[in-house]
Amino acid sequence: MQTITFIGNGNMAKSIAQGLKGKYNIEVVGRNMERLDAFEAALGKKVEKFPLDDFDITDKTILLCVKPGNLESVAKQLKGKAKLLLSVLAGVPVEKLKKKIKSKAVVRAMPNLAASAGASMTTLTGDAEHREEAEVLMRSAGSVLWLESEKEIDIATALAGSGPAYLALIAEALADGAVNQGLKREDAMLVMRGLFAGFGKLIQEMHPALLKDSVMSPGGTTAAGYSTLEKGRVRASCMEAVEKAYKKAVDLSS
Ligand SMILES: NC(=O)C1=CN([C@@H]2O[C@H](COP(=O)(O)OP(=O)(O)OC[C@H]3O[C@@H](n4cnc5c(N)ncnc54)[C@H](OP(=O)(O)O)[C@@H]3O)[C@@H](O)[C@H]2O)C=CC1
Ligand SMILES: O=C(O)[C@@H]1CCC=N1
Repeated sequence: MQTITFIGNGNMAKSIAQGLKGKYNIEVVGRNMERLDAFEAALGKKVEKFPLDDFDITDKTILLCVKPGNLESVAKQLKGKAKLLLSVLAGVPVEKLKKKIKSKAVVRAMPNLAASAGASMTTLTGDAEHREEAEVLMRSAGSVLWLESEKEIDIATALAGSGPAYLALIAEALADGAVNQGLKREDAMLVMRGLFAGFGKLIQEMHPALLKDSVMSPGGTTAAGYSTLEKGRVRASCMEAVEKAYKKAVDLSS
């Protein structure tokens, strides 16, 4: 079994490791032993744990899962030259990663939190010779799409990387709306979760506009709710959210 070395033990490392654990040996590198133990406990599987300081990455396949702002200090603590560096850092370009961490090849990956459920939408770009290897690896955590440029992965970051947080806002707000009208909280949560489960399937097969047309009766309940969302500029806000998130990814590149 191939070994994957996680550097960082936070939310994204844990989520991706959940998907990978049956197919790869996992080792994890971090600055705090208690948090490395918590990573292992969350995974429910024995993993090799190493302190970050002076860690040798020679010939390893690295999955870098720290925050963009930590790249500099983390890189200084590593020695050797990796076989493949896969980075999930939002906005940080291949060129910068190559300058900071020695590796024969670099691929950027942008997963999302659904990796923990094996349902990430992960975009990838970088050294094309490692495309297949990176796709196979990240497919263990969900769907993958190789993109031809770093601009595109920064845009996809704003859509699918950040997307679970946008949808969580909508999910919570809709459930709150139902509670506001008198539905019990636990019932509102169950109904909201059922809604998202069914919608997740439908949207795979239907264009969003046709889906909406199929629900909305003339002068009916959906039309009443939908026009309120339009008045609240939800459509424009979603487009602006993607624009701002993309621009933030570009900011993180320097
Ligand atoms: N969360 C998400 O949904 C997504 C995140 N990403 C990307 O994943 C990366 C990690 O994010 P996420 O997992 O959410 O963040 P977390 O805060 O959960 O984890 C960050 C990790 O970095 C470590 N770390 C922080 N500072 C330092 C430092 N100075 N030196 C060494 N290690 C450090 C932390 O160690 P310790 O535990 O010891 O504090 C922790 O293991 C980011 O680059 C983000 O862009 C990409 C897609 C989605
Ligand atoms: O918010 C962030 O910066 C990261 C990148 C994508 C999702 N979370």
